[in-house]
Amino acid sequence: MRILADENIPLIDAFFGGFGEIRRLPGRAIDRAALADADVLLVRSVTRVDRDLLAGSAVRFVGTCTIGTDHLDLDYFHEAGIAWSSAPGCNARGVVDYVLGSLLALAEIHGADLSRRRYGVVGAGQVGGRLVEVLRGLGWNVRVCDPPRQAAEGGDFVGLDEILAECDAISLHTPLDTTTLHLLDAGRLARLRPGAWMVNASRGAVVDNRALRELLERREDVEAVLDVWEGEPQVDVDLARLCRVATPHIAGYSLEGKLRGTAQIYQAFCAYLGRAPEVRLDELMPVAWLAEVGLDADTPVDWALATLCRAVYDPRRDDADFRRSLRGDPSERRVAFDNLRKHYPVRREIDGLRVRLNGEAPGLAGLVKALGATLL
Ligand SMILES: NC(=O)c1ccc[n+]([C@@H]2O[C@H](COP(=O)([O-])OP(=O)(O)OC[C@H]3O[C@@H](n4cnc5c(N)ncnc54)[C@H](O)[C@@H]3O)[C@@H](O)[C@H]2O)c1
Ligand SMILES: O=C(O)[C@H](O)[C@H](O)COP(=O)(O)O
Repeated sequence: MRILADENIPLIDAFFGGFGEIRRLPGRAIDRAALADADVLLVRSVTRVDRDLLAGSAVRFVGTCTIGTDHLDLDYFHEAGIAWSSAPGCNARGVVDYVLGSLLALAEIHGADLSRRRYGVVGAGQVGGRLVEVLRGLGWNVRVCDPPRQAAEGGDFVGLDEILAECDAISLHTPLDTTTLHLLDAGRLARLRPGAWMVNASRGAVVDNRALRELLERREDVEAVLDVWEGEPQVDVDLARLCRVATPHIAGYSLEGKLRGTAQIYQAFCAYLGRAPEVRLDELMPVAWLAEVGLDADTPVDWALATLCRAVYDPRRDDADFRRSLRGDPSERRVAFDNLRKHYPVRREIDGLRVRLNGEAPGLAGLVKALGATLL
């Protein structure tokens, strides 16, 4: 069996080495010629996989080690009888950690009390659903907009109009499809509340980037956090400079998230072949260097939140690296965008922390639980 894989898929040999020969290429260099003798294609989000790429090839299975599937032409796969799998939820926790870190950064700049803001989560699937759970676990006021879930389940959802009218911090977590393209367009962006914060770590084109730039040029009160961009790896530099946190599509780049992505595709491929999986992720996952933290019982809860989150991950470092990369010419910037992602440092997930409280502190115990960490 011949496997063509994006070179940025970690643990590819451990999981797929037993199936045959693996050839690696940069995701953006995977083309028809490269696929000429491949039976299996394993990609990340930067490879558009459609009829143009696959027609006439021998590829019968496509795996994307990502949550998003907007780079796959699933109608074509169906028509051509090509099996496929994505990795639902693999890096959802990493995105939650990114949103928490960004909120902490904004709170520090504005002297804001995060527990008093009203949050709007748009799209409550793998990522948004986990985010809602964490924010509500912290006791914060959260409204959720998810029309497909609302239609299927009923329940406690609100419309996007209500989110725009009532929330001070809005986080977008929808897939990118024809219904969510420019979900936040100029008209909706103009309805953001005074002093609103908007986070987009879904897909760039869920927000009209040009309209957002124009809004940020007009309204100094609005804060934007962008991890994803229309036209990646080309980024609107002026927009990036107007954002309070700007990063090169790394929100979900926790080590656990990346390795889970590979493992989930391996499991899906085994199922496709009708074989029992033999390689186990838990045997390959490195131990975190920072696994245990102690907190004094009199630590204020907001201080403890920032300490625990930032001990593990702080998006301001990614923001600083990205901002430095914006100084080059357009082609240097495109390369830098991909390089920051390719050489991303090891980052672990906050819920992997084990926290020891030095004394009785029910508020801190609740915080640890809300973060999904383990209380020792
Ligand atoms: N930045 C990153 O590193 C990163 C990492 C992981 C995922 N993502 C992206 O985050 C997004 C969410 O991922 P997910 O795993 O939670 O997806 P998901 O499919 O599990 O959940 C998406 C949710 O959005 C809802 N939805 C669909 N249309 C909507 C609309 N118009 N308004 C409100 N809700 C709507 C769906 O019903 C679903 O519940 C995707 O775009 C994914 O590609 C980005
Ligand atoms: O969809 C996803 O899982 C994320 O956006 C993921 O982080 C994308 O990373 P990439 O595949 O581009 O490396």
